[in-house]
Amino acid sequence: MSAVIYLDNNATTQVDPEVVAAILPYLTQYYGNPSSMHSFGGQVGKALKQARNQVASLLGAEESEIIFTSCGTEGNNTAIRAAIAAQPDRKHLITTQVEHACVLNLFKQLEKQGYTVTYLSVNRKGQLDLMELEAAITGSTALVSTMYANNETGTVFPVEQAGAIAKEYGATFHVDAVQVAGKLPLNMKTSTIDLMTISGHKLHAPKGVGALFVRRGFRFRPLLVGGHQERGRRAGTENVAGIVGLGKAAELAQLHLADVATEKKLRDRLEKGLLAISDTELNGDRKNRLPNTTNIGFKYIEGEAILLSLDQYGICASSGSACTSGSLEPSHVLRAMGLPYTILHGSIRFSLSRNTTESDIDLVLEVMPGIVERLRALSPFNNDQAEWLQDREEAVVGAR
Ligand SMILES: Cc1ncc(COP(=O)(O)O)c(C=O)c1O
Ligand code: FES
Repeated sequence: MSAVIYLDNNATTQVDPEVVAAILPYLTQYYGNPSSMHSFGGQVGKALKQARNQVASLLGAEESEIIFTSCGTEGNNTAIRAAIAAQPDRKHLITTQVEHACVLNLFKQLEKQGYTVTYLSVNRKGQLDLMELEAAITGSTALVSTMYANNETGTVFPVEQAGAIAKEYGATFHVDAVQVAGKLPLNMKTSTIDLMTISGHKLHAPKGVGALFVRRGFRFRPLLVGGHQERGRRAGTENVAGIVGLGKAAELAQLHLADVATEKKLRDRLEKGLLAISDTELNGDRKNRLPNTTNIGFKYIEGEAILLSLDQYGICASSGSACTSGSLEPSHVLRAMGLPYTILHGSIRFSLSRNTTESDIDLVLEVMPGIVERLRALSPFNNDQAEWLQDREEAVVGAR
């Protein structure tokens, strides 16, 4: 396949060549089991220890507070279930409407099992209202679980303030930081977070490995029971190569945190150029946002059509809407933000990484105006209908 312009890094990232180099020996010569008594396995155990140290350092945590998992989904499932088990008498849980499916679907399941769940809303910019959290939380709340930053819009939530509120009521505070690790500095030493999830493939490590931060002293109950791996907190022979890769990726991410500003400059240039196209809008909170993400609504076109056109130039982006997920519903995140129909269906996320170059951005800016013009000319929402839709939206908003 010819070279791609990869602007879908919130979906997954390219494994860093240094990470690949670190992994390889653990797929070839060092194949021992880290739990074995012999020194052949023991040297593999040392590699796990080093990786734990590297991850702990990225999170500003202690080595003993890191549990390796198989992915972000496992980390979130483990954390939420552990929080419930820690306070079995409390039957109320709080999360937000814009979480990843692996959190939302678990909460839906828990509702069926008798828990009451509050799903906090977001405003038009995708921001949380902490007053809503204050109003919902009670002495029966076992857990407040929120993402650190949204995968679709990049909007960053005020997690430390949310954590302080959770603490006041004795609730556990879990944070899904899958989109944040490697993009913003983290320091668990001074944080209100009890449990925090990260996933390797979002920070240039392979897919299928992640980590869960568990604050020291937290009464943790494992999700996977079996052997004594991860000090009894996550049974199953470790994905040694993946874990070594995550460790190396964490070390590199820490080094690269210093040049996130360069990535942000590229993102801002892309965003400014795209917003210069008529009838476009930024989705999300311009100020409190990940440095690598921009989500733009192109009114009156289907996101799916934009993605297919971009694909012809080898440009990878994504739409949080029906087109990519295979369902017929538009993005639950953009819907929760109350975006109008005309934007909901034509929104595209571009997510950059440290590998993104000026010429990647140049190409997108070169081809996008033509794509939009062509699709708008073909659009079922021709101009009359566009005006009609606009009027209808204004009437609906006015009626709210
Ligand atoms: C915010 C968020 N949470 C959780 C996940 C799930 O992570 P994984 O793919 O490692 O299971 C993702 C990945 O798409 C994500 O963006
Ligand atoms: S953008 Fe494809 S269905 Fe709405």
